[in-house]
Amino acid sequence: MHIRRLQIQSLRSLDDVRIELESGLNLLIGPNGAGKSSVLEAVYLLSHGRSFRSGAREALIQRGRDGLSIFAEVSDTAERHHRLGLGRQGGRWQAHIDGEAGRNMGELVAHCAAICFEPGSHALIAGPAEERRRYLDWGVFHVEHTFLMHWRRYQRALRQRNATLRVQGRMLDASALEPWEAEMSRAGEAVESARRDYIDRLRPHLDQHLHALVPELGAVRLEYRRGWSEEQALGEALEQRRERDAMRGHTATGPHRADWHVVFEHAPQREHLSRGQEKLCALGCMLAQGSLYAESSGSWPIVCLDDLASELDQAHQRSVAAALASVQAQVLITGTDFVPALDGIDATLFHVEHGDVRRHPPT
Ligand SMILES: Nc1ncnc2c1ncn2[C@@H]1O[C@H](COP(=O)(O)OP(=O)(O)OP(=O)(O)O)[C@@H](O)[C@H]1O
Repeated sequence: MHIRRLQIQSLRSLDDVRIELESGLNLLIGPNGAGKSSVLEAVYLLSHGRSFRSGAREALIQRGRDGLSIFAEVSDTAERHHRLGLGRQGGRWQAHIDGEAGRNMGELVAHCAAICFEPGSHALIAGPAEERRRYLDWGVFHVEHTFLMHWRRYQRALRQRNATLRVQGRMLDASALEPWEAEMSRAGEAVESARRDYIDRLRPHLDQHLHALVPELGAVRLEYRRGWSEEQALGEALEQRRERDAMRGHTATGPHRADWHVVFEHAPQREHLSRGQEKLCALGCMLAQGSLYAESSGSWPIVCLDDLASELDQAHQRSVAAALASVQAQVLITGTDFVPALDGIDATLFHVEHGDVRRHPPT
């Protein structure tokens, strides 16, 4: 999969940016604050429907403007082309596919798959479980699109159960909870089964990519917790926890509490990893997800590596660049300077300065 043309309007410092990207390695070079990460952020917004940076969504919109828009022409391996658009105006997102407005975000992100490694990515290893669930669900969604429907049904029923628990407090009325629990149970078991299948398929890819990046940590094991006891059906677990959940005012068990970790032979606890190793593990997890995506769909997702040179040492930069060059992925790498580790690898260069992006040499 690759983006041939990218247009960005009023995203942070980027205004009226038009870039023709190559299907191989694209290198975006420029000083601090030039707008390099914002280019990757635009790709991420199209592929995830949210930014990889924390903060208010309105902060994405260029100061003084009332909306932003991103447009991309995307091609997949079957040489199918799609024109994708995403805009934000009046506090709402709007998705366009092939000129048709009003499409839902799930449809948009299904057409554009990108993985991104950026300075905040170590949160995948060291941060809250939410980061790891998002990672997992992104992958599951791209191999099984119906996952999103089950997940949304589950979340709707979860919100209703929580609201009922809060209204009822200690005066529990089981009949008001049962329909929501039945729905949570049906949708939640489907979510769990899709996640488990995905985890099983991901394991060999994780072995391969983590071994390549952090061989010193020894054999890796992926531990997955589904969010409720392995011995119980979800409906049973929810029923059993009604009183405790009512005291807390929310549902503390179910697939919305799932989590996973990678555990290494020579670093059995997360605290045994250095910050650099956390980053490498996060990168390994992303590349594993990319290669599983390629196995299922026939092509790699777009790979975005933000500020590669300051995140990884030279040897790791070289091995990542070489690995990606060998799998024919479209790669977007940013840096404040030319990345020496990419020497000898065919790359297209873009200069980024004051929100302006220019190909070098110009075509
Ligand atoms: N809403 C906004 N409106 C206008 N400018 C913004 C807005 N939000 C951020 N900016 C500016 O846009 C630029 C965004 O920079 P970005 O993070 O893309 O730069 P970068 O080239 O990746 O920098 P670095 O190398 O420092 O990471 C910064 O100059 C920032 O001050």
